[in-house]
Amino acid sequence: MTSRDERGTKHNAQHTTHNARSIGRSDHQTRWNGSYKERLFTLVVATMSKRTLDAFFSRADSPKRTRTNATSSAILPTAPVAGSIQTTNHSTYPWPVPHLPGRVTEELELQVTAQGKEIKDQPHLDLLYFQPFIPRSIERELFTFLRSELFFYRVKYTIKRFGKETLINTPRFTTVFGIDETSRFFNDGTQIVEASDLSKPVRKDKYKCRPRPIPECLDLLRRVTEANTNTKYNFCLVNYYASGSDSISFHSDDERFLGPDPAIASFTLGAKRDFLMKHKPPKGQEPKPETRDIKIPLASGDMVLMRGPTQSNWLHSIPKRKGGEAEKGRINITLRRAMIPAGTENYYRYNVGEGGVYKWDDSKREMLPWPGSNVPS
Ligand SMILES: O=C(O)CCC(=O)C(=O)O
Ligand SMILES: [Fe+2]
Repeated sequence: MTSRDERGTKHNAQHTTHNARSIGRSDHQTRWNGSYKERLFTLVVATMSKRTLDAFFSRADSPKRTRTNATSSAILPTAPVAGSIQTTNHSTYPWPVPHLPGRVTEELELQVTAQGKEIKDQPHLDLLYFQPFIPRSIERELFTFLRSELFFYRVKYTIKRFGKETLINTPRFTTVFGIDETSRFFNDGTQIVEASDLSKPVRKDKYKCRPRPIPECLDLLRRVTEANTNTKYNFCLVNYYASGSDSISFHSDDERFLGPDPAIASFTLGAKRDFLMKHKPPKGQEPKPETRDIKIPLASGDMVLMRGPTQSNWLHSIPKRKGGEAEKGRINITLRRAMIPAGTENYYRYNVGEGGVYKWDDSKREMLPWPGSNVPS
């Protein structure tokens, strides 16, 4: 499917292989040998950037820093400037995005041996549920940080439904970072080059959209998740459900540009919301397998890894809810791996779009249009 907010979802997508390597399946319970300390050390090293590695081994209480407009590399964070907070910046960003607070970074970097619970008790279902993945000691701070520091969009687009142009108002805030497997950000993110030849900048017309590098604060989560799930991710999509009226309708992330049997890691921060799953209706003459609908009340810090045949056979949604906890706002982060440029175009079209930017206003406690950006009234 192309969008996750059209009422009718497409259930019969045929998968093809785009000369892609198949997405690695995690064998979570069995892949570690050696002592706990050894594997922790190996994982910590595998997960950390050089800067954080240096910081890890020479950690000292640093003086409280004040925000500056320091611009650091979009790809390789530079050494901290005394008295400043490091940020990731890029020409596509409305403002620089700070790196995570030290305490949050430290806790996340240690979160490399999280154990998930397998849920495979129904046909075509393969979930790994981490309850939580993001430690309880930092989930609140991470939620508050991301809500305050990221830029969000409220995307509108039209689709043809029953031959008629219909306007879709995405019922949540969204933002996205990343680029598909055929390209890489290079030179502090200032250039996009061919993955097959890093000395070759991509043709000007390779992308209609303007891909954005993943800011360091989300890239750390990506690296830690890669180490835990034995899977590569190149995209980070973020949803913000401001209240119980925000939602995502039943869909599956089964687009061809993700390749067959994609693994998608999906994080919850903030308000608890129900995550619903149901088996897709059978195609043609196929018998409907006996399945039960699923309801998982996802709490702050939880992560669900959906993998294997799950996307081609099951739909998932976050339904609207009246009042209660949902009013506190929920962030969802999904990590995925797009194989071809069509994935990049799709993700920017439906998660950034053409409209204006929104930023969290801490005194008004809501997302407000960012002055100067063209948010339609
Ligand atoms: O918010 C969630 O938990 C689900 C989000 C989702 O399914 C998506 O972005 O594709
Ligand atoms: Fe989804």
